[in-house]
Amino acid sequence: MRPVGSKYLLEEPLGRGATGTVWRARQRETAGAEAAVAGQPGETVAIKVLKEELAQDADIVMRFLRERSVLLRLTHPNIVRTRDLVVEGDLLALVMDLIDGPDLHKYIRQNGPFTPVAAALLTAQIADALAASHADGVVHRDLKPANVLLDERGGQMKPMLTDFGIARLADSPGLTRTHEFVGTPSYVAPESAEGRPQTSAVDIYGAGILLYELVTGRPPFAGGTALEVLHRHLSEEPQRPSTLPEPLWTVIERCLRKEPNERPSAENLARGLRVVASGVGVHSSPEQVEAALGVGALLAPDPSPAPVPQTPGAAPAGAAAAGAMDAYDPNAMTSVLPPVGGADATTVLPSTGAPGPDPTSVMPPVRQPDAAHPWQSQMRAARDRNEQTQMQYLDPSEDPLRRRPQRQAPPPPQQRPQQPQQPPQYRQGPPPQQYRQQPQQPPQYQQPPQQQYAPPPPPQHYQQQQRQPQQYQQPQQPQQPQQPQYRQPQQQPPQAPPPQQRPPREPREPRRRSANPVRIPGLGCLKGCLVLILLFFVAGWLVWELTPLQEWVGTGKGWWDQVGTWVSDAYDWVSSVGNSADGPQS
Ligand SMILES: Nc1ncnc2c1ncn2[C@@H]1O[C@H](COP(=O)(O)OP(=O)(O)OP(=O)(O)O)[C@@H](O)[C@H]1O
Repeated sequence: MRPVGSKYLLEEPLGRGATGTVWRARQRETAGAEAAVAGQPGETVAIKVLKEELAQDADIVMRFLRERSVLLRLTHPNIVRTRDLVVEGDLLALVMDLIDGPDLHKYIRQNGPFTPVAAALLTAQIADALAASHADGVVHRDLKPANVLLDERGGQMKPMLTDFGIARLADSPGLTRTHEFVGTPSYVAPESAEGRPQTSAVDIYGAGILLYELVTGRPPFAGGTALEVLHRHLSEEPQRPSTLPEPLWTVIERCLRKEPNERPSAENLARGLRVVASGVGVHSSPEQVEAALGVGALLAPDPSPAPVPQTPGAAPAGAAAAGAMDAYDPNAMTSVLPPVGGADATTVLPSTGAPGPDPTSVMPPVRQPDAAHPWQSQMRAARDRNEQTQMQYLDPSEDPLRRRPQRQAPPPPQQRPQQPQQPPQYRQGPPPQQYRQQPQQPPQYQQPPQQQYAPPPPPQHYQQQQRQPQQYQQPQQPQQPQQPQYRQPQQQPPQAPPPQQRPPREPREPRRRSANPVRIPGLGCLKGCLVLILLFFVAGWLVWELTPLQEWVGTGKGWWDQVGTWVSDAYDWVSSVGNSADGPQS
């Protein structure tokens, strides 16, 4: 068991993502005042240890510290709470509440798609979480099933949104240093794919993709390559699956609008989804059915969507540090926990009111320009575990850092991936098994929600935050559906046969280095010469045996005899030349 700081002990890995490994861990002692949740000795927590390469990137470390206050104050019943941030030498770690349950990606793969009612209620809670974070000015930007954990306590499933802040770390200028496009193509909003300014509407687009995947088992835009998928996000309209109730499709279609301003706010999305869930169940009343059919009127766009801060201009490490200190919030101070075996905690940032230490003293070594970029190894790891994260080659001619080698240059306004290096690894939907809390029934969306999905108690009021550009209101819970009346056919056609599953890719063998790393100059040339001589020899033999050359030369000898004769003639000639050269001297 490995200690993390003085307060936590890693016990076993829970999973590995592109940015790090999540561990089940135990609290050794109560965390200090710098943690949002002090915790108790013996309590279990989840700790995401960011990859070492990330921890060695000065930009990312500073961003991590700056995001601290945002992450720690983000609390909502459907958001995995960040309890503490640990910065210790080359280690960056997020301490979170431990969620007992799988993530949605795994869940869909193992259990098949959800019924429309269950999917709507589940996504409504995710929309609640988004509404709360958007009201606080925080955009998730990486919404996908793998980032939704299912808390299965008490026989209910509560979706918990996680990985807030990780996408924000990815804004680091350090990540624009290589010619790579990094992202998850299946869930990326058109404006993100194009490099246009992003707002909280990107999360609504992600919620639309997620909802589509929940009910069909696969995202709406797939393709052979990441580039194809991105292109589809930009140019193709999603197609309504025949089994999808019309009101649910209305919601999905509005979320997937190419124009961000036409997508509903998270709050309206949550409300609309609850109305839909009430109106498409087998017990829905005529009024509920009517309300569900009119859901479009509820999906008003967000008049003031939360903007995603533009990626800061790539700046020298020193300038980045200075910038970080400019933005430093003394109340959001992070302490460096003592190194393993060390005695005293060292403060990274200045304590409130005290003069700050030189920021460069806390900077980890800046990555050498020719060293492997952190994302290269992360993307390799993601590919090895057959994840959806993609790496895309970016044409050097489109790399703004090449055109503007100064790191003060702003980030590229458009980073279009040019040449796909490998096909994306999309998980095809599994065979449409029934949602596991359901009895064996045909896959009809009219199942009463209480049989398929146990909605959690109404979410508590979102905690008042320090800055609240928007007011987030408590979502209304829908009335229980009572009567099955819905325009969709009662007997639905059987679901389309599941698309062929790709065989899981075997992890690649690590590249082996040559057993003899010593390079011999000229060895390649020598080999070439020997091969050439061999070729001449074989060609000569063929000509000698297969053509009348043997008779023309008149010897009648075989090839080997003739070669022996030529060699001895040559030897005699060389000897005679040598003797005549030696003669005058002797
Ligand atoms: N708070 C938590 N409690 C319990 N398990 C968790 C928690 N956070 C993550 N996990 C588990 O750890 C695994 C890895 O999580 P991680 O966030 O690194 O994966 P990911 O979302 O696939 O990666 P990434 O977003 O970096 O591409 C997940 O599959 C999830 O099941």
